[in-house]
Amino acid sequence: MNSSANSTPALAIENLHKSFGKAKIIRGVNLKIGKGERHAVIGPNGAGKSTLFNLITGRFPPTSGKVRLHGRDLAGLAPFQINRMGLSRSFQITNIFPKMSVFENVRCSLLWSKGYRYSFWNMVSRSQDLTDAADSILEQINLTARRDLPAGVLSYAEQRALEIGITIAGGANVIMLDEPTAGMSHSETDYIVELIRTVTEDKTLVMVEHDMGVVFGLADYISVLVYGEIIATGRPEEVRANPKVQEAYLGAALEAEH
Ligand SMILES: Nc1ncnc2c1ncn2[C@@H]1O[C@H](COP(=O)(O)OP(=O)(O)OP(=O)(O)O)[C@@H](O)[C@H]1O
Repeated sequence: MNSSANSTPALAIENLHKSFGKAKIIRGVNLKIGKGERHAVIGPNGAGKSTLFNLITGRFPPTSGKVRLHGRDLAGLAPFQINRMGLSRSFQITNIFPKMSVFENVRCSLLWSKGYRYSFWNMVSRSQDLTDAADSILEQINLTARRDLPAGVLSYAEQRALEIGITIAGGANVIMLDEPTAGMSHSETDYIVELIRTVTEDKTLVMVEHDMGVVFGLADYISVLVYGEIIATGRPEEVRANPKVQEAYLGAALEAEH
């Protein structure tokens, strides 16, 4: 889906800057991501990809510039408020509760996304709706057979799948995944890519990813971030053919794949 086809993009980033002390890390990023689009942000190590994620999700305030979610300015909102507006993210590091069961991990994130407090836990633990919703997520991420195991005993790929389940559990329509296939074998990567494709159907996906096979297989659009600036945005084939991108990043990144 072309972002320009939508009047209000899912995400709009306007002249965004972020400095840490004197270091200018994000240097004037402009980006529109249309509803239903799968958009990958690629670029060399240290380019500012995670920082950009942290600015979008409200973890860091920008030095200047704006982020809009479905047209609404996110300035001053806390990450949990942005989350409740329909934006959910995963982290580079697996972010699950290893001693809780797989099912409870998902149910807990459902509770959180609905704004219940932990003191409500016992009261709502019997809620059939919540149980059904958690079971439906487990089905989507193929972990029904692992439902009652402690999450810590799952394989690495299963833990990343669970984390994706936790990310989508609240029903967010903008999903942000930070390196979802990092550290995976080829077959685990294929498995997670298919899972991401399924669970983000009809949602907007923004992902940071180093594996070019994943990026070119999954993304409708790609933006290349180099030294805090987006040097190209476009369809995968346009980005691949762009000489500036080849020079700055992609030539080396594609070579590294072989
Ligand atoms: N909280 C912070 N304080 C100071 N500097 C930071 C902070 N967060 C990130 N940086 C710096 O910003 C630069 C960009 O880091 P960032 O993690 O955003 O890059 P990246 O593109 O995600 O890299 P990678 O692909 O290796 O994950 C780095 O030089 C990093 O040291």
